[in-house]
Amino acid sequence: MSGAAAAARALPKAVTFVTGNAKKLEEVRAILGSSIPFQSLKLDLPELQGEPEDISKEKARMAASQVNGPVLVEDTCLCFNALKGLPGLNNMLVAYEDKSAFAMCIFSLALGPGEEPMTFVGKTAGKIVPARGPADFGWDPVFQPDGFDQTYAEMPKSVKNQISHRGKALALVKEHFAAANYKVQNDGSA
Ligand SMILES: O=P(O)(O)OP(=O)(O)OP(=O)(O)OC[C@H]1O[C@@H](n2cnc3c(O)ncnc32)[C@H](O)[C@@H]1O
Ligand SMILES: [Mg+2]
Repeated sequence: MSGAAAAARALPKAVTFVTGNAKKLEEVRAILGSSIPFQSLKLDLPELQGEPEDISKEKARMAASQVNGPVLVEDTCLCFNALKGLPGLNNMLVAYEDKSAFAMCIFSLALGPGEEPMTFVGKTAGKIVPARGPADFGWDPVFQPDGFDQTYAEMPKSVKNQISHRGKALALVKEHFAAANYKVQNDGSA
């Protein structure tokens, strides 16, 4: 850590978190609390192909020009080690002895149109198990993080958020915001 405080960078408005997934939004709200003021918006962005970080950055670029302001976008995948980290369908794994997997979350932050996005990655290792727990969020019932007896779906939300791919990625986002010292200039919309 350097001793010099970063000069405050002015943001024209509060960050827009772009998602159409209500469960994601719920977790992001719980994890960020009041640390980063944001609003959420669902945008129809094209499905992109390529490396996860490139996809995420491109999504942030497109969102920043549509919103005309700072945006945060997120992509999540459940990646199977038996398939060399590729995201895939759970039942494909039946054929493999190696049920290990990792949950990965990539956030990209673009401060505005034409700005190079920054990415923040969080990963949590675990394994794929027969479904246990409430089935209200994606693959939570079939993912059991290493070091826990419960699946994501079975554990209290507060525990999931503390150890999850999303929690880890957002910890980095928070660190960045604290270090960058952004100042929202005209926060009329949030
Ligand atoms: O609008 P966006 O943010 O893109 O939302 P999405 O629902 O398309 O989300 P993703 O493409 O990032 O996620 C792919 C799938 O993974 C699921 N998913 C994402 N995060 C999850 C988590 O923490 N636990 C379980 N399932 C999750 C989600 O429900 C999707 O079906
Ligand atoms: Mg998506």
